[in-house]
Amino acid sequence: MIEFDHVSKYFQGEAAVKDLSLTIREGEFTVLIGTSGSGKSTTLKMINRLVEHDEGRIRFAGEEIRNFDAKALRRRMGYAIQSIGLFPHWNVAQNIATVPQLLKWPKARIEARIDELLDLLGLEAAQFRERYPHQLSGGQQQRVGVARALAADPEVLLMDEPFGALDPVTRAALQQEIVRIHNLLGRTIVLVTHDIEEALRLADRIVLMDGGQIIQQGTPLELLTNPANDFARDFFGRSELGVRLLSLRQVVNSLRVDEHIEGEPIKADLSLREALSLFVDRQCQQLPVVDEKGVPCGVLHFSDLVRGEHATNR
Ligand SMILES: Nc1ncnc2c1ncn2[C@@H]1O[C@H](COP(=O)(O)OP(=O)(O)OP(=O)(O)O)[C@@H](O)[C@H]1O
Repeated sequence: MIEFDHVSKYFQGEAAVKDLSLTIREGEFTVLIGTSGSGKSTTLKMINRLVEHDEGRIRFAGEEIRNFDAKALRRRMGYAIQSIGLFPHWNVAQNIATVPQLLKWPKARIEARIDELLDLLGLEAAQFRERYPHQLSGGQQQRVGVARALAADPEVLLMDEPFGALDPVTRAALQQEIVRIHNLLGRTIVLVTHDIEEALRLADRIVLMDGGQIIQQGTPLELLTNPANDFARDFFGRSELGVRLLSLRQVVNSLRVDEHIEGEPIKADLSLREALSLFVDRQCQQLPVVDEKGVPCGVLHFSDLVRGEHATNR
């Protein structure tokens, strides 16, 4: 869907991105992560030509992006950034309608789309449509920013630290929301973050960058279990590796299905990391587990969790 072929970008003679080759597949959730100044945002902005590349080729749907009209290209790609960039003198509905209006959608279709998106992002349309950005919390503003990026149903969603500067609870809620949207709409998403947990939670594919280059790319599990070098190993943190791996596995994979115990059950689709917190909270050794319909489906043992962790650390 998007291919970087030996791409470089220079600012005042310094390479911000060096000889970068990367393929982003259709429908994939790709997360760019790395040290500060490693070239993540520059890479993202080259995709919608907010920054023009100096060397190499970038193709979108098989075509070099320079051959597109930059504005037309941007309308095919939603863009959401940390600072939100909502227009302060426009209300929520007007903000969301920006691109559909540029595309000259009929009014009724725009109005319906605004309601649909507010609903998708968990904002009551009647309550929020007419509000101005200063009448919204930071988390609500970020939601409207994401709704605006999705408005014209773009083929690609580009997000630069879209959940930055949010409290952990709102951040987690928005992360869940974007995963839901990704699963629902199957859109290609490229997201830049500093946050390792966020990358592990969201990515189909993680691209680890340093000094304008890709150090390693792969699934979260590949990067955690097979770091390409010391930088990758250090970046994801040796000491917490076991705990991080737990966040990638679900309770359902570690169940003893033939057992049954009484007690307040946990859901089978929780991550093992969330289950670990529950063991600690409840100070217990075993937890009953139910499936998505609430039917008991087995027991999770703390010892299995720890054993699994040791096994993966070897
Ligand atoms: N418009 C610009 N003019 C000059 N230098 C720039 C410009 N944009 C980026 N750079 C430089 O290019 C390098 C890569 O910047 P970029 O913003 O892509 O990094 P990043 O990985 O996104 O960093 P951060 O995580 O801190 O946002 C940095 O050294 C930065 O100072």
